[in-house]
Amino acid sequence: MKSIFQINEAAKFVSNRISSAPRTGVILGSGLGGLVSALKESMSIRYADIPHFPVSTVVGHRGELIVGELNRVPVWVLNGRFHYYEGYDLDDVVFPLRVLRALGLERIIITNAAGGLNPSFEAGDIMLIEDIISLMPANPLRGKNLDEFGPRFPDMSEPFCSTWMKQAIGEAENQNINLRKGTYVGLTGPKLETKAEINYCRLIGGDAVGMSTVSEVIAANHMGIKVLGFSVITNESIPKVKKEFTHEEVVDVANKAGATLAKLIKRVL
Ligand SMILES: O=P(O)(O)O[C@@H]1C[C@H](O)[C@@H](CO)O1
Ligand SMILES: Nc1nc2[nH]cnc2c(=O)[nH]1
Repeated sequence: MKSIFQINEAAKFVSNRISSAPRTGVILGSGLGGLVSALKESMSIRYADIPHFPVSTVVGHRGELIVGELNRVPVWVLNGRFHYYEGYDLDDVVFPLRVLRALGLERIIITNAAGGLNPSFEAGDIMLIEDIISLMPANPLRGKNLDEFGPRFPDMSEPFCSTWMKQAIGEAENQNINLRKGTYVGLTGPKLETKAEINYCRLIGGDAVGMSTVSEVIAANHMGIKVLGFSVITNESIPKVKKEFTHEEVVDVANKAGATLAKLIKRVL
């Protein structure tokens, strides 16, 4: 379990290298690193150099913290995230977010690549995440509560900021983006879902399914950080034409759709 001491040590290392303290953050999902090219005046620190930071092991996750400006708004970008299936504990998964909070983070945009459960979704669609269902075996708040960050029993009745969501919907309309909306189901991975599991996820109210995000949303809510979330639908969970899932395709589709998502993110900032 990561301690408050380790969080503060990592935060101190970062603040010694980066003078500004942006209020806004973005977590980039698989293949969504394209947003980085839109950043101005950026500087980066490799995760591997930050004390106690985990290391990204997944293709499409670079493993660097970038500070720059998007649309003249200073932002922290976590270019690469950690997943439970990589072998990390859930408090490792949310460690970067806690470090950013210790540095003053107030709001976060969380993105991911996900499979579409909703039959009306197509590969390349972008979904505004309205709610989550965590099917992870635990959650990042398990263990001694970090009282410095938030309460023992955080409210999760509105995990995403309704004002920010309305703004995203309006911006998508202005940009003629067919923004889908729905619930993201988070599973451990790394295996993909069986047909029965897909039917189950749909039955319990899921529109998209993936292997990340839910623990970050929980930790952000615990810390009182405002959250906005987007999934890039990289594949249909039950493809209309039979084909095998590949992570390369996920990264490829996310890269392409990521350009549209980057435009939307720039506007909602
Ligand atoms: O980090 P995200 O949720 O975008 O990554 C998704 C889920 C798996 O890590 C991977 C499967 O291709 O992409
Ligand atoms: N669990 C899961 N994760 C994904 N990430 C991208 N596509 C998928 C999917 O179909 N299922």
